Amino acid sequence: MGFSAAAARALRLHAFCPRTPSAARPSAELRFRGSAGRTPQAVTEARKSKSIDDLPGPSLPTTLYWLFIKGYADRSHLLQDVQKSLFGPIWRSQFGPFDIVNVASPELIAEVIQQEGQFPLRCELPHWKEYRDLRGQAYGLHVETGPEWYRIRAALNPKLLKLQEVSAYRPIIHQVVGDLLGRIQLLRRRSEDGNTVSDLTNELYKFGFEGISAILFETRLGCLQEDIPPDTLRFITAANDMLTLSETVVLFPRWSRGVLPFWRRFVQAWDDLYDVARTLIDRKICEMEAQVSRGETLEGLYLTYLLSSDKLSRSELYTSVTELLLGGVDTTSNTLSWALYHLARDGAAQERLYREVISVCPDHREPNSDDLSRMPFLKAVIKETLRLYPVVPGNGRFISEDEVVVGNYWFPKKTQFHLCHYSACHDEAQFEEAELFKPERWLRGEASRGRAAPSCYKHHPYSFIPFGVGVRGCVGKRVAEMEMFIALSRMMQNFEVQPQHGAPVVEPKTRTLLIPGKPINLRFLPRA
Ligand code: HEM
Repeated sequence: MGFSAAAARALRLHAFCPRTPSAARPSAELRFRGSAGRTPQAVTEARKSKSIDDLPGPSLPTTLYWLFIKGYADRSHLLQDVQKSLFGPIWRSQFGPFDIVNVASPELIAEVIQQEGQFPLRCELPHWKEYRDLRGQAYGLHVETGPEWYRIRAALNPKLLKLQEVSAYRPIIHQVVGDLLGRIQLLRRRSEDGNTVSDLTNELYKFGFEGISAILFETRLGCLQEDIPPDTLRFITAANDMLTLSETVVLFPRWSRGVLPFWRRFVQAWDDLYDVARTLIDRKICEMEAQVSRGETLEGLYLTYLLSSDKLSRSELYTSVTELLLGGVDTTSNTLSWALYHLARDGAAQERLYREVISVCPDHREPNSDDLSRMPFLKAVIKETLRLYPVVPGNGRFISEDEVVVGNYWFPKKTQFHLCHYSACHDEAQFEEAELFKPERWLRGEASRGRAAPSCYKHHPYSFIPFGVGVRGCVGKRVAEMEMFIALSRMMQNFEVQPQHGAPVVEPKTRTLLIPGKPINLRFLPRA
């Protein structure tokens, strides 16, 4: 089901900011007061309206039939549309331990978000909490709730959410992108036809890991090297195992821990992750102490800032930096994979992007922040990619602080909502020719250069919120955008991408995140 996936991994992402990032923030007139803002009389009135039990929705056998007979288990993003067409934009689904209210129109998504409360929660993560308790670790961003969660977010937010602050990471990202380009050169030369990079997403995953670690730990891990160092390999494997096992472990009751292998492997993966992160952080602390003892000024990037701001305990730091890392790897790498996949199939869009990049940055000059701000088509390509493939296809809100009214239904405290992002941004009523890759739809007031004129910006703001919204919105949005803009623009400077001869169409599948259902193999032809 859409949500079980989102619930299991919603865990892995999700950040926030002191207030909603302005780009993602819906306009004021769309905001309305939640039940917290209602008079007692209004709440009583609301209670007279329909309740959760009046909601339509599939029976358990129907859900099982869809998931396992009709094959939606790994295409749950499509199930959002199927169920919306059967039940309307709000419906209930029950499955194992999950009892979920799904909302699939931008208006209803807005209603949920407006009532999310002061300390929004995506969903509860009992298995992560259980692990932290087992090891006596601090809860961190994903497990902590209420004001304690806010305290941690507030410590992590600075240096991640402002464009100016994030531009400090540009040089290191350029360095990592340089390594990615070198790796692409190597792989294409080695390929049978001298041009193809097979399973591009896998290479971009290593890029994502290297990029975010370079910022967070201020250390190069060597993910893009030919021989990946053993500790780095252990780190990558542990991150992948933990996230994959997280989706399984949450489905099984606690008594099964000693019987089935999943819990033991989940604990091992977390232990490895935590251990490598702690080693990297401790190493940085030693370096900083040595610098201070030599009377030198402390200079560094994110970790230096966190350590010197002293707002988190050591244990909170280990947990929170690891959780930031988990949010920042396959989100950017999958988005970049889809962007390149489409550019390879759309010669006109690729040519337009190439022309834009070289007109702003000729002769392979590395783009700076000002250059990037003069590349609207580059941004449009990333937006359109995130619209077609919202890497988090379904998000969650567990509204525990208040009773809420959504779509004229009254819901008690502790209702779990599933926000159907995928369905909202594939809605024809919001985006004309919604299934087509049309980056130009995002170019406000620009001529569409012979392609169908887009009806840009006519959509409801909540029909496109790929980074979430509100105080719990993605903390890594700015970093992710910078990584993707730099990587894509420099790839365009250096290569023309083409599909491999006879390559099949690649459809997405849901593994909590929306990922390519088959390997993406592309030809990289060097630009003159
Ligand atoms: C294409 C790239 C990315 C996309 C589409 C994305 C999307 C999201 C979404 C939808 C959420 C949930 C927001 C909400 O509940 O309202 C989220 C949260 C989060 N993201 Fe991202 N993300 C991306 C990149 C990153 C990066 C690079 C980082 C690391 C710096 C990161 C770290 C996080 C964290 C830690 C959270 C949880 C925040 C919290 O719960 O307070 N993300 N992201």
